[in-house]
Order: sequence, then structure tokens, then C-alpha cells
Amino acid sequence: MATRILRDLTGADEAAAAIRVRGLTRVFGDHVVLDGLDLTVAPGEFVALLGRSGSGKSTLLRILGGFDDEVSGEVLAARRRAVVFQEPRLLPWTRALGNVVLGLPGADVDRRGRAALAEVGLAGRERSWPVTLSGGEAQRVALARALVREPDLVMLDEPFGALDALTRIRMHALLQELCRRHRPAVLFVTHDVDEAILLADRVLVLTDGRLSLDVPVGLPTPRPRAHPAFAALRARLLTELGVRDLAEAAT
Ligand SMILES: Nc1ncnc2c1ncn2[C@@H]1O[C@H](COP(=O)(O)OP(=O)(O)OP(=O)(O)O)[C@@H](O)[C@H]1O
Repeated sequence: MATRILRDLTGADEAAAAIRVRGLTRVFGDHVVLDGLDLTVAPGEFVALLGRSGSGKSTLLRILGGFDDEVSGEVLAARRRAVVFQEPRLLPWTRALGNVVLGLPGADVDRRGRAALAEVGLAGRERSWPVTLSGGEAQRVALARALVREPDLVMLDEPFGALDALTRIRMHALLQELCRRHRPAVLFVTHDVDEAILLADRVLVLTDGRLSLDVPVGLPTPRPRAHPAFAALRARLLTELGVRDLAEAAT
């Protein structure tokens, strides 16, 4: 039987970290996408992961989600974990509540599912079919589906990338509120440097299969974009991503 690469953190290790990755390597043919990557995320910490297109962000998340085992290295994650993707990935033949509680054991799953939907602002929409939900509402259901599992670790792969700018602002506020209330560790993959600085305690940049930058945000919340420290960190991240000149020429 194949050994699963992703293992649960247990005991004292789980109290010390939500993710612990050591020497993670993933190769597709002769393309080395992850090259001995090390990553630790502490319990309750919000970490944003940036990287150029094709740098391996989704590959890393797939491995941490348990969807890819063809790797070498050590990959440990909190036992209770959930993944949210860019598309909500709702099953069309079951209603909002059914999607939230799908596969959950226990007698009171409906009550928990309703509570999770209420937390994401969808009280009263339990019986809505996925096709009747807006993009933002569908992503709220996806957040509720993660939340109802009471995760210690939530991993999100560009969760708001497909939403319009106004909806994205609302979703940022919702995610911040949920994190404040439940304190999971978060690994948040995004293309958007400002989104990373707005939300995260720490920002990572993935380059050539490793973390080329690992920087604490160190700004008070809320984080005004006009703050000089915000602008300085943005410039540093854009430089690391190799697009600072292009970004400045465009503004
Ligand atoms: N199943 C696969 N077979 C072959 N190559 C793959 C496979 N999955 C990913 N890759 C390659 O691995 C690299 C990293 O892909 P990945 O999707 O992880 O990048 P990403 O940083 O998430 O990109 P984006 O920001 O554009 O979503 C890319 O070059 C991609 O073509």
C-alpha cells in the first residue's frame, strides 16, 4: 500500500504548529516545481502565499490538502483542516445546507450547518439551490462548509479571485471576522499583493520551488493602504515578484 505523504500533527507537535513541511520536493517530468521547500505555520497564524503564475502555489496547496502524494519530504498538518478553492465547488443537486454538511457525521449536523450559514451571512438561504446563488454567496457557502468542520487550519487557494472588487471587500471583512472569532491557522494563496498585506500576519513568496521571502506584516489593523509601511512592503513584494517597475508604470 502507498504511504500517504500528508500526516496529521499530533500531541505537542499540534500545539506548536498547524503546518510543518520539510524538504518538500515535487517534480513533473523534468520540471522541479517544489525544490526542498520548508514551511512552518503556527496555530492561529494567518499566512499569505504569493508567487508568480506557475511557481507552484496550487501544487503546494494540493499536497497540503492531501490530493497529491507523488512527492518527497515531510508534510504534517493540523488534523482538523479544510480547503477552499477559487471556485466554490458546490454540488448542484443538493441545497446550500446539504452542501455545507455533506459527509459530516453526527446527529446535530443540520443545526451546525445552519449556524455556519448564519455566520457567513446566509441565514434563510439553507434551502437555496447552488444555481440560484451569486458568486459571492456561493463562496460564502464554501466558507461555511469549511467552518462547520471547526478547522484548526484553513487553506484557501485564491478564494476571492473570481469575485468583483466590491464583493471581494465584503469577503475580506467576513474572513477577518471569522478568523477573529475562531482563530484557525490560515494559509491563503493569492496573486494580489495588497490582499496579502491587508489580511496576513506574514507574507511568503514562492520562487524557484522555495520560499524566497518570508516577511512579517507588522502593521496595525485595519491597514490603510496609504500607510507608508504598507507602501514599503508592497514595493518589496513587487520587487521580489519581479514586477515592481511594471506595477509602478501602470499607476
Ligand atoms: N499535473 C501536472 N502535470 C504536469 N505539470 C503540472 C501539473 N500540475 C502542475 N504542473 C506544473 O507545475 C507548475 C506549477 O503549477 P501551479 O498550478 O502549482 O502554479 P501556481 O503558482 O498555482 O500558478 P497560478 O498562480 O497560475 O495558479 C506549472 O508549471 C504547471 O504547469
